[in-house]
Amino acid sequence: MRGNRYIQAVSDVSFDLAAGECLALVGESGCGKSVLASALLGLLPGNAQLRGGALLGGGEQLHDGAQPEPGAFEARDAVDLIGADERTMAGTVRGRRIGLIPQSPAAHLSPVRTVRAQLEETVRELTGTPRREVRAAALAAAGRAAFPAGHLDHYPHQLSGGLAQRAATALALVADAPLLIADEPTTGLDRELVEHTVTELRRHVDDGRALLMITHDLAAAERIADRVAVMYAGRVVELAPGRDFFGGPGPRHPYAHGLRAALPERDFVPIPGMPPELGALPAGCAFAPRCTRTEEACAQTPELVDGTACHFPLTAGAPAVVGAPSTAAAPEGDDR
Ligand SMILES: Nc1ncnc2c1ncn2[C@@H]1O[C@H](COP(=O)(O)OP(=O)(O)OP(=O)(O)O)[C@@H](O)[C@H]1O
Ligand code: NI
Repeated sequence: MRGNRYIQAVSDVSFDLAAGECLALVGESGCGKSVLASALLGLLPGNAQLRGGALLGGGEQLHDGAQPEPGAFEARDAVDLIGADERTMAGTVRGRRIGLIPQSPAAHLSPVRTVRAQLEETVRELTGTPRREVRAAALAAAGRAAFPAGHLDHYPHQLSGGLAQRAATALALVADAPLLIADEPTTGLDRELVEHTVTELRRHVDDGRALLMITHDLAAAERIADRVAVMYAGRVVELAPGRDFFGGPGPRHPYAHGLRAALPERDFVPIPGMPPELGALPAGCAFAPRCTRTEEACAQTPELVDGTACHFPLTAGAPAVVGAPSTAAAPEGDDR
C-alpha cells in the first residue's frame, strides 16, 4: 500500500485438498480468495510478502482431514508452491500441474491472438497431441467449455464476458492438471451454461483430480463441493463438509450461517453491515462488529478449532442469527 504500509490479505489459512475432492472457497468480495489463489500459483505482485508452505503432490491421498504421515511430502514430485522459484512454477507447475480459470479471463487471454490460436498453442505445449490432430483437439477443448466453434477465430476484445469466461475455461481444462483452481468460473454465464460448467468441473473431480473452486455462487458450491471453506477478512472462519454446511446441522460460524441464510431459497436476508477494511481490522474477531453473539472473549482472535473459528459457535438447530447486531454497528466510511 502507499506509504510503505502492508495489509494482511490472507492470514493463517490452512487446509488440505485430496485428489478426487472439490473444496469450495466462499466469502464476500475482498475477503482474500483470489489473493490465496494467486499465492498458490506464484502470481502475486513482486512486493508481496509470503510466509508458510503449500505442498502440491507427493503425498498419499488423504480423506476427511486425515493428517499426512511424517515424510509423506518428501517424495520426489512434491513441490512447495510458496517456496518454489519462478522457473519451476513456469516450467512445471502452472498449466501442467495446476490449471487456473482466472477471475478476469479477458485480462489473461492474449489480446493479439485468436481464441483458436491460443487453444491450439496450449494443446501443443501441454499435451502430446500429434501435429495433425491439434486442430481437432482444440475444437474438442472448446466444446468442453461450451465455447461455440463459430467464435474460435475471434480476438478476445470481440468476445462478450461470458464467451471470454468460456474461452478461459477451455484453456484451463486442456491439460487435465491434477489440481484445478477455478476463480469465479460461472461469472457472466446464463443458467444452462452455469450447469454445463459445473458438470464439466465435477467431471474433472470425479476423474480423480482436485478442484479448488472460488465462488460467490453458493448454489453452485452446493452442487459441486465436497467441503466448503468460508473466508472472512483474510481468514478461514469455517471449514465443513458440504453435506453438513448445506444440509442438516448447517454452518456453525455466525458469519457462515448468515451467508447461507442470505440465499433466496432460504431467508433472503443479507447480513447487516459491511466487511471491514483490511487496513483497519478490529482487534480480535473481525466479524464481532457485525455479530449478534459478541461477548468479551471476542476481543481475542479465535483459532480455527474443529472447523470453526468462533468463540461462540452455533450448535445444530440454533435459532437464526441474522438481524441487527446487538453491539457496535458496522465500521463507518466503508463504501463497498
Ligand atoms: N496488489 C495488492 N495491493 C494491495 N492490496 C491488494 C492487492 N491485491 C489484493 N489486495 C487486497 O486484498 C484483499 C483481498 O482481495 P481478493 O482479490 O483476494 O478478494 P476476493 O475475495 O477474491 O474478492 P472478489 O470476490 O471481489 O474477487 C482486498 O482487500 C484487496 O483490496
Ligand atoms: Ni477474487
